[in-house]
Amino acid sequence: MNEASHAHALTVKNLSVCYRSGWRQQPVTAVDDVSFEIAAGETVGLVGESGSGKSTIVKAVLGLESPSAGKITLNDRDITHTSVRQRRAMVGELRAVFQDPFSSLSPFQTVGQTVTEPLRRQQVSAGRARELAADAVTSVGLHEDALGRYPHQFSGGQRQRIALARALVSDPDVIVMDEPVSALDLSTQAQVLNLLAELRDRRRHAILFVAHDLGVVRFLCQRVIVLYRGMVMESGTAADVTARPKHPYSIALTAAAPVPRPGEQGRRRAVRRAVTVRASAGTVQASDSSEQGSAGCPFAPRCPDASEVCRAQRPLARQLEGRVVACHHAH
Ligand SMILES: Nc1ncnc2c1ncn2[C@@H]1O[C@H](COP(=O)(O)OP(=O)(O)OP(=O)(O)O)[C@@H](O)[C@H]1O
Repeated sequence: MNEASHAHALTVKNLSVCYRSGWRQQPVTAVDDVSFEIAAGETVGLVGESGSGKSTIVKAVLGLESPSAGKITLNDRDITHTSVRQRRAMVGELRAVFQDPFSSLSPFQTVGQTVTEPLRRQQVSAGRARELAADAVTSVGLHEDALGRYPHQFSGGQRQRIALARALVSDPDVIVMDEPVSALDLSTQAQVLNLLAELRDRRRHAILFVAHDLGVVRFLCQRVIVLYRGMVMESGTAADVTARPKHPYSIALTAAAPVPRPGEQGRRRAVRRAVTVRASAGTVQASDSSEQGSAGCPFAPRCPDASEVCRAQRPLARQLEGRVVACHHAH
């Protein structure tokens, strides 16, 4: 980790990313004017349903997609237009863990080779790299013997731990985690989430954590950003946004999370029904360009509270009880 102390390890400012598919003349705005920052030691969740732009933000941070507008800063350094290759070389500053633990590890390399690979780029000596790799695999709950084995000898959960060890070994300032538990079965998810919570408390990484599931975000993240169609609907502390959401979209997302209490479950079911009825009348595909650039709130076609002003004017983000909400009617 860098010696210098930075106010924010990662800053994303007014980021927009457009895709232009071959056959499609109209560009698709996948991310629209998104801003956030993450300080050392902070875990920030990026949540939203499929197509809301989470992966595109991750790709922009990792240099896999070029922003059409905005600025990305890593430890006060502007990396907006730094190439993927250059970003991959920043092993002490920026690392990533992806969803699929099966395709993210080379089947031809031992775990030791995989985990020490970032250190080789830092020209760390072989002896020191072995020590650091042993520390990294034990810190994710694996035995040191794992270093001499191959990925196919491990389960999905163990492979995700190996991927995590590879991200941790160079002690990066920022780790981007794109749905790191989504591909795992429920009990393995719980184990890996507990491990992530332990690492969060023990180390000082700034973590951008992408998830579909608000429950996962509530468990792990200090702050959360709720995205819909590439725009921030609501952001604030994970406790506030998940327990007392203000934006109708966050309310619908929260309503989709299962709860043990039957009364509460009934109330949430009613919220979900209200949103679903409107969804069938409106356009729900984030990629549909017919809605792109429309003046109103992107959630208006599905929103139970939508009125004329919602269809006519895009709501500005405003402060509301300690969080930021982009909704005309939230109170
Ligand atoms: N390569 C691409 N070309 C064109 N459009 C794309 C491309 N990749 C993503 N999109 C569109 O951009 C929007 C955002 O997609 P993105 O994958 O970032 O969402 P997401 O929230 O990560 O979804 P998921 O949870 O399913 O991964 C979607 O409308 C998607 O269809």
